[in-house]
Formats: sequence, structure tokens, C-alpha cells
Amino acid sequence: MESHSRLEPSQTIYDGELQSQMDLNLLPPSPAPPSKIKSPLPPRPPNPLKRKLAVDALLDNPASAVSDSGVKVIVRMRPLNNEEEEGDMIVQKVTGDSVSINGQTFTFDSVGNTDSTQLDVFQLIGVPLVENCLAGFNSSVFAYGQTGSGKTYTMWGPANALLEENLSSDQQGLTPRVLERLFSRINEEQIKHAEQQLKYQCRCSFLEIYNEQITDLLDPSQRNLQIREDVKSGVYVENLREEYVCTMKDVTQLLIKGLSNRRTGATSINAESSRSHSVFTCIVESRCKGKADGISRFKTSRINLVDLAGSERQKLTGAAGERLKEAGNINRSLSQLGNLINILAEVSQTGKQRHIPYRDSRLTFLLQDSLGGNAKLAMICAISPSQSCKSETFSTLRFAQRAKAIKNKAVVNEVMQDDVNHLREVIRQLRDELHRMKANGNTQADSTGDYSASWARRSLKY
Ligand SMILES: Nc1ncnc2c1ncn2[C@@H]1O[C@H](COP(=O)(O)OP(=O)(O)OP(=O)(O)O)[C@@H](O)[C@H]1O
Repeated sequence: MESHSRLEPSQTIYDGELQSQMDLNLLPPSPAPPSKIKSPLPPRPPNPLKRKLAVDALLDNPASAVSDSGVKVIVRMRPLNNEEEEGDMIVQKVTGDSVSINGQTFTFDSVGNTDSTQLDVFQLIGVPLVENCLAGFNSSVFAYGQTGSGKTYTMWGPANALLEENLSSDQQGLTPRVLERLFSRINEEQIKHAEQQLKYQCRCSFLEIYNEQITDLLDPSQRNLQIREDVKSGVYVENLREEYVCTMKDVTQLLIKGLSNRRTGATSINAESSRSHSVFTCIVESRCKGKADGISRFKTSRINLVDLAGSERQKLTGAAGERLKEAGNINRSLSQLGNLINILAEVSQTGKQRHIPYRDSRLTFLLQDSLGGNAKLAMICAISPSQSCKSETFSTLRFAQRAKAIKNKAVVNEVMQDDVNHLREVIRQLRDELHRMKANGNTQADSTGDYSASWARRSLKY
């Protein structure tokens, strides 16, 4: 399969985020052994301070601060299944990056034919994702498509491919391949930069959104978890379990546990249809010391691997009862995602500001950084080649085309000890200033006329 990557080369900025002492202390001198702990902190997406400082950095150095990246979109066509016949095939791959259906041609970054392999997808999406992650970028992959089109197969592979004896199976999906590559690259980097004491640490969470409720797949007794947002942590899921991982064995155990807890059910199209959106997240933190200056640098990046529930026409799938209610919820949240993508595509194309309705659904609220924000995004759009899926395939290809128009703004999430020290010093000075003014009962400018108390208070919030 040909690669048509439009991901830009990694670029680095030092965005000077002030992380809390607690965050910095999360990194031990050497990788922590795998431990089953409740996360000491909620998942920590880039916070508003980081965004603010990233903008400042952009102003200082507009050429290199932000990677203004388009969404990478690949289409993967699954093989015909046992009920479908050769003559039913209405979709053809035309070139490495285009596909035709009923005489209409669509072009993406890459198109995988019915014989494309799990390795092909990994090389197109997984390899650059791991490199971006090590460079400090957040990265997300969404698998989108109608029920039975191959999203779950692509993202995880068949369940038995995760068993220890099958770990080298060519059926293995994108997620285990990404984590395996991540550990091997981390190992290489740590050896290569041993002099700079480069150390990495990874922790994972796994959740599903079912009927607009979030369940922790690593601890399914935790249902109806709430999404919170605050100035320090940004958007996070309260009480979501995170587990430290050091080896593939740790990861496969989490994947097996999480996947077996997912809500699945049979539809007439797919005997084991995922009835929820599932989100596997790996947070990668690193620290190292500069060779020349001895200054510590900390990087954090987040990988989100998202298997969306499949869109479906109830008439086609014969859904009834509970399945029908689920299908209604699935279709509603996918249509909210589609609506959001339309708006983001319009904003990217016209440059006009518009309200972005992230809060319309749990999925878009939780993954707002992946959609038009601080993350590199890849979409795998899964389609069926069969006549019976024609209208769903058209709908997926149109969705994929709109997604292609979105521009994300990914920044390297790096902070230097110098920045931390400097900001701590600024805070100390502002605190002193505030105390002095309070002691003097003065809320206006001080004797030098430099600061007012309200200004100082406002500054302390950041
Ligand atoms: N590229 C492929 N090669 C071989 N088999 C595939 C491929 N893609 C999908 N399949 C098979 O097709 C069936 C449906 O795939 P899968 O469960 O991944 O669909 P899905 O899009 O996740 O569906 P849903 O949205 O209903 O969960 C499975 O039996 C899967 O093994």
C-alpha cells in the first residue's frame, strides 16, 4: 500500500508550561514497575495555561512553534464476507489514494484494498504516531464506519491475537502494534540518550461511552463517570483508573481485560457488534537533562486510540428492543460528531470563527483536543465493498472527505526546569507584592506604580 502521509516533520517548542510540583514528581528516576493503582491525578490534558503559553511561544517564534497539521485520512475496505458475492462488489480502489463507487471518485491520504494487511495500517498510521508521541505531540486515531465494516478488527485485531502465544500474529491490530513499537523505541531512546538521563514512563486507561454514559473498562464497577473540566487539568474523567505499563505483557493484560468488558451484541450485519465507543489512552511522560546546559526538560504526550460504535440503518440491521435504543444513541452521537466535523472543516476552510459544539456529546466533549485542537489526528474510515452497504459507504466517504479538511494545531508539550523555576519566581514575587499591598490596605498601584492588587490576583490564577 502506498503511503501519502501529509504529517509534517516534528517541530519543537519550549512552551514553558508551569507544571505543579506534583506533576513533576510523578516521574521517578527510573521507570516504575507495573502497578495497579488508582491514578494519583485525573488524566491531564493540556491545560489552559499551556495553551496560553503556547500562543505566547508562537508569537515569539511563529515559524516553529506549532505544527499546523491536517487530519490524515485513510480508507480501508474489508473483504467480502460469507454472505456476500463477488458480483456484489461496487467499490474499487483506483489508485493508492483514491477509491471509486458508482462512478464517483474520492481521494484521501491512502486507500487500502480488501487485501490490505494489519501491518500496512500500522506502517501508515502507527509508525508516525509513535514518533510524534516521542517528540511530545498528542496523537489520536479514530476508527469510523458502519457496523461490520472492520473498525474493531483494525484497532485491536481478533481477541485471540492478543494471547501470549499469538503475539506475533499478523492479525494483530493497530493498538498492540503501537504499544509494542512504543516500548521498543523508548528502549532505544533511553540507551541513545543515557548521558542525558532520559527516562520514560507510560500509564494507560480504557473507557467506553455507552448510551451517553462513561464506564471504566479496567474497573467496570465504575459506571456513569463524569467528565470534569478545570483550569489546572483541562478536561478529564473523574475517578478513571490508570495503570502504569512497562512491557507488552502489561498492555495485553489491560487490553484483554478492557475488551472483554466492552458492551457487544449481535446485529444482523455483525455477530459481535461493538455497541459503544471505546477509548484507549496511553500517557507518555519523559524527562531528560540537557547535555550542554544541564537543564531538565519534561515532555508529556497522550495517545488516544478510539474505536467508534458503528453507524447503522435500523431497517438494514433489523434492530429492535434494547438494540434499537442503543442504535438510536449511537447514531445520535455519530451525527453530533459529524456535525462538529462539518463546523471544524468550515472554520479551517474559511477562517471564520464559529461556536464549536464540543459539549453536545460525551465523545466530543472528552476528545475535544483531538478535534481541531492540540493533537495530531488520523482517521481510519472502514468501508464494505458490497452493494448492500452502498448508502452507508457513501456516507462514510463523505464524512472522511469533510474530516480531511480539518486543521489541528498540535504543539510539543514540553516544559523546561528553567521555565518552571522562572515562573515559580514570578509567582513568589507576585505573592510578596500582594501581601505587601494587603498589609498596607492598598488595592491600587503600589509606590512604584507598577501593579495593582487585582492585577496581581489575576496573575496568580495562571
Ligand atoms: N480487513 C479484514 N480482514 C479480515 N476480516 C475482516 C477485516 N475487516 C473486518 N473483518 C471481519 O469482519 C467482521 C466485522 O468486523 P468488525 O467487528 O471489526 O466490524 P466493526 O466495524 O467493528 O463493527 P461494529 O461497528 O458493529 O462493531 C469481523 O468478523 C472481522 O473479523
